[in-house]
Amino acid sequence: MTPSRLVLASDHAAIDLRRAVAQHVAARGWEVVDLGPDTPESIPYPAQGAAAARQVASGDCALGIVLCGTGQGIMMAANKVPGIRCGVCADTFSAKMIRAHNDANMLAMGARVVGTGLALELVDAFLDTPFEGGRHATRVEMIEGGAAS
Ligand SMILES: O=C[C@H](O)[C@H](O)[C@H](O)COP(=O)(O)O
Repeated sequence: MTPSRLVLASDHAAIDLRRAVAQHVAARGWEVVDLGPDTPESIPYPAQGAAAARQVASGDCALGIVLCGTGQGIMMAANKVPGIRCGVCADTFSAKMIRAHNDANMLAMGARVVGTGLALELVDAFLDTPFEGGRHATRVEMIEGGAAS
């Protein structure tokens, strides 16, 4: 995807990884909107995930990356915001496929699951993979229209 604005957020468990991702994404030409935190006090991942998701859902940011201990909780929070398709990944195949087939607009990762090197590979896979459209577009429309429920 052509670099534009990308929002980042984490809880206390993923501050160092978020900083590494911020540096990496900025070096790729993205304007990073970093919602923190900057201090190590405990901060709830639901608020952080929702805040990042709102930036994407509003169109202020094209994509988002959210991080917590496992990536799971902040992914769940992000997906509660209408229009958000966030997948948690710990392997590069999934990081590509959530873009190619699911048109994911947010990536979640767990700082207690993946090391920094793998995380940055996941970020690259996510940013470098276009949505394939076609039959996948129909399925994404079903998610957005509530047909999945
Ligand atoms: O899904 C939730 C995340 O993994 C959180 O980062 C985790 O629950 C935080 O745990 P703790 O408060 O023990 O650091």
